[in-house]
Amino acid sequence: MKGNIIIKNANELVTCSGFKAKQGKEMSDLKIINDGAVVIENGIIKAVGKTKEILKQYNEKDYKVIDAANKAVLPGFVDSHTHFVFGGYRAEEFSWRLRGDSYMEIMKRGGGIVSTVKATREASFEELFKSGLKRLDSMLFFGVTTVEGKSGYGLDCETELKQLEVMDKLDNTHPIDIAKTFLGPHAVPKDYKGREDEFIDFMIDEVLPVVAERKLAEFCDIFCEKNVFSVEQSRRYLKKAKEYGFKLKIHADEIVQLGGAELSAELGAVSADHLLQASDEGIRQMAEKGVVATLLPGTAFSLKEPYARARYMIDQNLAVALATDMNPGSCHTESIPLIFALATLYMNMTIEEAITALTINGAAAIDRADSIGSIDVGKKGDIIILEFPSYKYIPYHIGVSTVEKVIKDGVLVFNKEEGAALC
Ligand SMILES: O=C(O)CC1=NCN=C1
Ligand SMILES: [Zn+2]
Repeated sequence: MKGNIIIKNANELVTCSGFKAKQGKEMSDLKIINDGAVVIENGIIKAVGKTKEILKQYNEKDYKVIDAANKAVLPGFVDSHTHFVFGGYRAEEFSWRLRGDSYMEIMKRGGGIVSTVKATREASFEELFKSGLKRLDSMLFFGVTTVEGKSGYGLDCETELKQLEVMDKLDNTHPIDIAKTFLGPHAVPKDYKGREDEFIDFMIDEVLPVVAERKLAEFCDIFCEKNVFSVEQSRRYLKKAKEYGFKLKIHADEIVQLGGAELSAELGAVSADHLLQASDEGIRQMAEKGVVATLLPGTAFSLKEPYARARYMIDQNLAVALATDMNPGSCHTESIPLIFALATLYMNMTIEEAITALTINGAAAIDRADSIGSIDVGKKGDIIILEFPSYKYIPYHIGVSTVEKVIKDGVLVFNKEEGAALC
């Protein structure tokens, strides 16, 4: 559904104006219009400017009008890295980690991703769809209007396709738009232990062609990590994915500095993600090639690992995005406020940089900076209105959502004042 809306009298209209990733210093410029107004027609932004000017050209009678006096208005948030479609949970594992077991130790003894694989293979399409809907509603509450979702809990053909098909149906059902990523090589299944190269062969020969032919994903991704997939295996897989026309992402240098960041630059990936251990050289090469660094502080927080060097990356002129990494194991949260709090308090990002990282740079991390991630004429009417007069309240009101209203494609789809999602 596409709507016609005028949002007027915004105390701060935080446009984040731009049509590509913002690197380095550019990340601080939010291009704010005080007493701003936006006109959305048929779901697309038609005009942006001072309320007085806008209302001279557009007649309020022709639109639904939202008065944003004393409120901040921003682009909808883009959560560009999640694994939100999955069966089962790993709460038990979380308690093991609290007593000192590491994420990798648990993975080695058959827990971790592989335990979610079992539950996801057993889950029906309907079960995955229903739990996915609920998680999307929760994301909407936090002001997310576009989310990236990955497969990766099948490690076979049937279940990987099932996850992608569930996301396809969710994309056509829920207001939130979904960018789909095929993450077949997310872990090594038990029956391929010690035969990782053959598993990569299986993914390349048996699964990739089907995902490509059915157009079930825009991106391909791989968990390039010690005891998972090496840089060489990742290179072989991602090169083949590129030949099939997929855009590339890579889980890189999360636990160990393997060189995933360098590989992302070598292959021209859209984004490299995690990067807790990324090398200076890898960061330099990413900045040179314009690869977006998608940082996931919720995962570092949940695993009690050191945070990625966001401050250094931005000072090295990298484009940084932030995302939740919502998944059942290493980071079971869709909380955008938590990500803001961690990014500003523990990663030395400014509030302005964090806003950019969850709007236009999040959009760039899924190659959609031309259509979402900022309040610019011609972009989708995906807008959030805060309960407070300034964007500065987002990290300040720690861990609590400050989002009052969400407009998706020009339609009011969530209104905290009315207590429930309207979708
Ligand atoms: O643990 C999980 O389910 C998700 C994950 N993939 C790579 N790191 C974490
Ligand atoms: Zn991930």
